[in-house]
Amino acid sequence: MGTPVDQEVTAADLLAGDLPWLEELQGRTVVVKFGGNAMVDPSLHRTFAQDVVELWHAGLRPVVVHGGGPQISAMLDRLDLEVRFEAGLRVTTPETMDVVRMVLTGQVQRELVGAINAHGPFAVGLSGEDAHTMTAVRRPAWVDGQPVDIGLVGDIVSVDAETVRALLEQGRIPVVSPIARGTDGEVYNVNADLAASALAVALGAERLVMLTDVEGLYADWPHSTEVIERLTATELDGLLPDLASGMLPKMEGCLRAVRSGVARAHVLDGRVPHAVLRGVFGDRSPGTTVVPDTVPVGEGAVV
Ligand SMILES: Nc1ncnc2c1ncn2[C@@H]1O[C@H](COP(=O)(O)OP(=O)(O)O)[C@@H](O)[C@H]1O
Ligand SMILES: CC(=O)N[C@@H](CCC(=O)OP(=O)(O)O)C(=O)O
Repeated sequence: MGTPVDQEVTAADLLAGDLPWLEELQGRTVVVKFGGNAMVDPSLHRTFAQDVVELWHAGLRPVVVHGGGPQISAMLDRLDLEVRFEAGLRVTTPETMDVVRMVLTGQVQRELVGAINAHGPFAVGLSGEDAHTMTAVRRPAWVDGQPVDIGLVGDIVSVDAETVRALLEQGRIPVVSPIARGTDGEVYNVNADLAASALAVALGAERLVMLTDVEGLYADWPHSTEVIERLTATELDGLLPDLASGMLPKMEGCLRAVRSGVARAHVLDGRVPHAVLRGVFGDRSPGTTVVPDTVPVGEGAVV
């Protein structure tokens, strides 16, 4: 599917007749993960940035965690370095790590900060390494039941959200790169979906929004593109073992988030202009919504 025709949508349009939502979300934190495959089109950068600023103007506290997998791979290709993934994670040698750091914090993060700041002095970029925001340990990986060495890939073990909170208190929009300091002092490459989920939990966020390059979680991918609209944590847990690489960390991140206090996690098609506003406002988000097993009364509770 190509990128649909751009349509100007504002929070006000999406809020028409929907004011209880706005009240409920006032002052609440929303973590938005902008993924590499959904961010290759520059016009989507612009509408993404507009949406994030609209959320801010509507009284929410948006935090962006960005990916950049395709951009890292393109740079590795240019440098004649190997691009290899195992179990959905990039095999990260020390040389690869230099490129990951350079592309994520030096290029992708800067572009997003610039796009948001076209609207005012909102965005401040930081890396998960900064002020011990994200701490990781080396992540083990298995392929066909055998352990494989994927190098400097981290699993986040703790998040110190104080710096991000301080920025939010100052009225800024933090833009965070998924890189962590290791407990062993190394620097680790972290999957951006899992980084967004860990930060959403640490911030006590109301929502986690994952933008990707498909309409949501397909029930029987690659055979069908029927989107699963809503899942409870337990239902998702049951599906995880059958998910293929790209969706696995995303859905694992959604599961961890809703099991640790985030009220809803959404997986949305980031190729649709203004996907963020469409996902956050209104009573029915497009894409896939994951909810905790017990949902507060009045939210169409399941289980
Ligand atoms: N069940 C599924 N439903 C939808 N997409 C799936 C599924 N399983 C695997 N995928 C793949 O996952 C991809 C999204 O993951 P990924 O490429 O890592 O996205 P991003 O760059 O947005 O993080 C889709 O483009 C699709 O190819
Ligand atoms: C360990 C690992 O795989 N890290 C990812 C980090 C970027 C990322 O997750 O970007 P997307 O969201 O665009 O895929 C990588 O090196 O590609």
